[in-house]
Amino acid sequence: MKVKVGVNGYGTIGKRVAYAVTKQDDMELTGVTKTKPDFEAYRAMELGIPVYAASEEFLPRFEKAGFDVAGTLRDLLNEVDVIVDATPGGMGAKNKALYEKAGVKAIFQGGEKATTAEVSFVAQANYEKALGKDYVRVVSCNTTGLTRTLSAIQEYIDYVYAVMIRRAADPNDAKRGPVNAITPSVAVPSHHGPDVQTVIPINIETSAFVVPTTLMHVHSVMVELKKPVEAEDVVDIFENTTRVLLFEKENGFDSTAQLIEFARDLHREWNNLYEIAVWKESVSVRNGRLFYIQAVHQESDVVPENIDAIRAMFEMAEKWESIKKTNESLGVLK
Ligand SMILES: NC(=O)C1=CN([C@@H]2O[C@H](COP(=O)(O)OP(=O)(O)OC[C@H]3O[C@@H](n4cnc5c(N)ncnc54)[C@H](O)[C@@H]3O)[C@@H](O)[C@H]2O)C=CC1
Ligand SMILES: O=C(OP(=O)(O)O)[C@H](O)COP(=O)(O)O
Repeated sequence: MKVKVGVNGYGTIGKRVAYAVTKQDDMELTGVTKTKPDFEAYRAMELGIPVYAASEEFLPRFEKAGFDVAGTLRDLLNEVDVIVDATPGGMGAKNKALYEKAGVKAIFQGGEKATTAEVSFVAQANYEKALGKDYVRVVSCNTTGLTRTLSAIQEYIDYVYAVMIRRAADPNDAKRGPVNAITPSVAVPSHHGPDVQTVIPINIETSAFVVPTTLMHVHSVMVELKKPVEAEDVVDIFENTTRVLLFEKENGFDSTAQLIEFARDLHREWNNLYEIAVWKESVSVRNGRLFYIQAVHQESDVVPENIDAIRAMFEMAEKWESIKKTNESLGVLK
């Protein structure tokens, strides 16, 4: 039997998760919600994806445009086993009552507080914690990126300090900025450190800045080591860590621009780079401290996590079986 999946909020994350669901042989995409009949709604219809109005109040918009919706969110909830909530941050917590009432499991995204769900999730770090759960939060793109690499070297960590250089907006977002400034998050720690701690128990502090780019986030990570390790060993560990790839400046990867070009060259859908990109030359150890720099494709790194979360919630596969299945279905390189 295939798990029936609905996606509430067909935006940056929602459309990618919906696509990923269609690539799984143990899941089916029942439908997605839209608030208005814009080009994304028409594209979903072209792809044969049933489109539901996100609530009754939006129905007149669809009626006016002559767009035939399959129903409303309430109808979608009657059809599905699990709903992936990919609505704007903070809205998922409000939607939770609807999901509870309908008796469907729900996955929330990183814009929600940890308390919205029973477990905060990064597949390779804590898949087992989500087994059989009804409410799971896939942590934010940045938190996912930090957790993927830090969980791989967890035994060496005494304390982590990370600086998060965040993209200002996603490529399709013409409203957000800054356009010509660097905006610090003046509250330290930024939410990322505490968020990592909702998945793995490590000492970590983070600070964060927003800069005028849309492509990717970049993290400068510094680790006080608990026990000695060589840079080459850390490179080996990352080379053997799923959903983490090493890139060399030597090979032309000077910036996030070439990383995105790499994803384009792979003909990845939406130039998704599901893997966390670590610059190999940046991995270094000095005076008991490990340094490395990594980049995160904010639009896509959490997509495999949503798929694995579904399998864990329905106890459909054990951890590595699910990760392998998801990786193969999306063309994740390792
Ligand atoms: N964009 C990113 O870089 C990442 C976002 N996230 C998280 O994923 C969640 C979704 O973010 P994005 O996809 O970026 O947002 P988005 O703004 O691209 O998409 C949200 C979608 O929800 C729709 N929507 C608005 N009100 C709605 C309602 N009442 N009911 C149903 N749908 C409604 C919007 O029209 C839009 O299509 C947030 O929690 C965010 O923090 C997580 C990782 C990365
Ligand atoms: O939620 C996200 O996008 P957002 O900035 O559109 O809310 C990304 O996951 C980045 O957010 P973060 O820097 O809070 O981890």
